[in-house]
Amino acid sequence: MARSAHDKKGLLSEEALTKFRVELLVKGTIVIGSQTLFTQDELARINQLQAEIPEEEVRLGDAGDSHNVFVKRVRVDPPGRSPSNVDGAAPRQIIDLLERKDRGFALKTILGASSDYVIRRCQLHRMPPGSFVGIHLDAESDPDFEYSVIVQLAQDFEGGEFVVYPSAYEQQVFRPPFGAVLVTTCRLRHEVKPVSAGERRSLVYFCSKRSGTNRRVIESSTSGHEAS
Ligand SMILES: O=C(O)CCC(=O)C(=O)O
Ligand SMILES: [Fe+2]
Repeated sequence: MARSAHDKKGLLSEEALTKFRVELLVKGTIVIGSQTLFTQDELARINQLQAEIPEEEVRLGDAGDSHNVFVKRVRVDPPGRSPSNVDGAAPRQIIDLLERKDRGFALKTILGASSDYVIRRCQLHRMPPGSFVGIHLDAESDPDFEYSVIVQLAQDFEGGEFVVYPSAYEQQVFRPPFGAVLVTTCRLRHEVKPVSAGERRSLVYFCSKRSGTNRRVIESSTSGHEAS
C-alpha cells in the first residue's frame, strides 16, 4: 500500500505530537499546519464526496445562538440517541477517511486519550459572504463533546476568522490556511466572524471518549431548534 511507509513513520514526529499536546492543554486551541493531517489528495477527495450530500441552511444553533451557515450533515448526534451516519455512501466514506489509522493515532495522541476517541458528530460548512456562526459553546450540543476538529477546505475568502474567548477579557483570533486543521476544546466559547468576500468552507467534527447516547437534556425554551 502506498501509505505504508508513511504509516510506520506516522504523520507527525513524536516531538511534534508532544508539542501540540502541551499547547492544546495550555492554550485550549491549536492549529496544525497544511499538509500534515490531510494530504492534498485527501482534501480533493473530501471535496468530491461532499458534492453528493444535500445541504440545508441553519440560522439557529443548539443553544438558541444565532448562525447563518449552509450545512451538509455527515454524522448526527441527536439528544437521547447514539451518533449515526447520515444515509448514503459519501458520509460513510468521509468518516472512513477521517478515521484512517495514522490520522486517528496522531489526533488521539494530541488529544491525550488513553482510550480511543470517537467522532460523535461531523458536518461540512459553506459560508458565502454575510455568513457567520454566532458565539457558542460546543459542549451545549452534547455534554460529552471534548474537542472539535476543523479542517479548512477553502482559501479564497475574506473575514470568517475563528475567534476563541478563553475568558471575558481575552480573545484569540485564528485564520488557518487551506488544509490546516484547528483543534479546540469544546469548553471554550468561540465564533466564526462574518465572511466578507469569497466562500469559506470547512469540515467540522466533534470528538469524545464516549460513544453512547447524547446525554444532553433539552430545556423547553430551546427544544425544537434545528441543531447546527
Ligand atoms: O466552520 C467552522 O469553522 C466551525 C464552526 C463552529 O464553531 C461549529 O460548528 O461549532
Ligand atoms: Fe463551534
